[in-house]
Amino acid sequence: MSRPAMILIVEDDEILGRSLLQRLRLEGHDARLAADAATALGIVGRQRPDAVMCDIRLPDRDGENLMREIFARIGAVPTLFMTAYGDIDQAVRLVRAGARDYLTKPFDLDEVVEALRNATRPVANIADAAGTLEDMRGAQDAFASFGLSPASAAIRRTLERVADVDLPVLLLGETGTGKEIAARFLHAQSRQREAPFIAVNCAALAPELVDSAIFGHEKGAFTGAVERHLGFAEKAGAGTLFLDEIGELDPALQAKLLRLVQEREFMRVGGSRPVPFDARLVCATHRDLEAEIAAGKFREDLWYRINVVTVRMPPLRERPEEIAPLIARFLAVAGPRLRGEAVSVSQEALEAANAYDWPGNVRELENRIDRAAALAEAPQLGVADLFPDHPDREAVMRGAETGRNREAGIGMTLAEVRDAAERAHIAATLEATKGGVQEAAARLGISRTTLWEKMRRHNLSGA
Ligand SMILES: Nc1ncnc2c1ncn2[C@@H]1O[C@H](COP(=O)(O)OP(=O)(O)OP(=O)(O)O)[C@@H](O)[C@H]1O
Repeated sequence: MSRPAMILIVEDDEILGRSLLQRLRLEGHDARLAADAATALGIVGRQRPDAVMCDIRLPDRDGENLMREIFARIGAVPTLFMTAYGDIDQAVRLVRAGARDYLTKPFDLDEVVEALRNATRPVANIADAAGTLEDMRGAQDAFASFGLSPASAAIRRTLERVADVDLPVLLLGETGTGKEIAARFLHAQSRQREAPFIAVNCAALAPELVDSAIFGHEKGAFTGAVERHLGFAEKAGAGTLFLDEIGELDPALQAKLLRLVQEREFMRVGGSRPVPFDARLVCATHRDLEAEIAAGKFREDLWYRINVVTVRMPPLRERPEEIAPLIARFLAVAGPRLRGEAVSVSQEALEAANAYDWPGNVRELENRIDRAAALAEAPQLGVADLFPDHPDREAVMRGAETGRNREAGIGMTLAEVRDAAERAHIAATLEATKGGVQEAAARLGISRTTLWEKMRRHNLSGA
């Protein structure tokens, strides 16, 4: 089982020490504070820290001296210095002596968290620290490829920051972009990681069963309810309840969910007493909920309640840097599992994959790799193995381009192509509705506010 990283803070400034302690604990670390070198050495004698954050000037000795003493006792530990003086010579000497990095006071706590993350990243010459940190990362493994592009690195940081904040999280994004992976990551980062993670796909449940599945029922609540049944909301305990495809819930269930979020309690079907809800709620949808609200299909008050921390998972085509590492990751599993040997992709297949549109996102990529690994004649996958539905690389490229915009001029950036297509489509719709914004918004499947914004941006006018 993974354990939180133990971070030893050695700082004699009480206010700074306490705020660091609080922040690092919020980040899920097991942080300890020592106000002087003697206390720090006492702590190190009882438990090996995974990283040390140390002030340079301490009441009983200097930080460099303390670091050497710690290294002599327990071996090298990633160490970050905090210096009030910004003395670059001293900092360089510390780094030469084995410190991982230094921060100049005053610093932002976000900067500390980031520096600590870098400092604790395993490197070859500190195998011990790497070992314990690898344990810590075990839970994040499924998410390992998240963070390879700037877009998903930013998402990862947001999820890490809000992991222990007691607010609902809403994950938006096309199908297969990794919303469930993100929800699991959030759970694995939180202090409740040992509590259950319960994922419910609202679209996959028969409508008449959703209520009882999520909220449970009492014995005799309906024909066939022979005993009390606990729903997912109760099974989640103090962990995470992940409701996928939230846009599919009918109005009565939306009302029940509103109560769950607002009052932190709910009723079992046929129950007369409210049951407390202790879990963290994470919702996901591929729908444009604002358009659903405009169309009267989704409650606006529920939207405000769940739309507190909102994370949009970008489609795979917006983070092409991740395609090659994801392929490598899926191949490493699929090769041995599906054909008992290592499998690779040809350069041409990789280029085709990079050019392709991936409408089904990461799930489609994973499926294509699995199918190709299982069926290909040779262990090196070619374009035809990955894209049997597209006879050659040019066809994949053409397919990708058609999917984006047939009219697109070569040489335009993707953003320009999308923008031009969006403008043309909105203009055509407005023409069809004779400038009627409300009707155009309904036809376009977006809210009126969103349409107004887009019209302003594209310099279009309504009736
Ligand atoms: N960054 C990633 N690294 C590895 N695998 C990923 C990543 N993102 C997604 N996947 C894989 O892609 C598939 C789809 O991911 P996931 O179920 O999280 O997407 P989703 O957005 O919740 O999809 P849906 O909206 O259809 O429920 C899963 O098999 C998941 O393991």
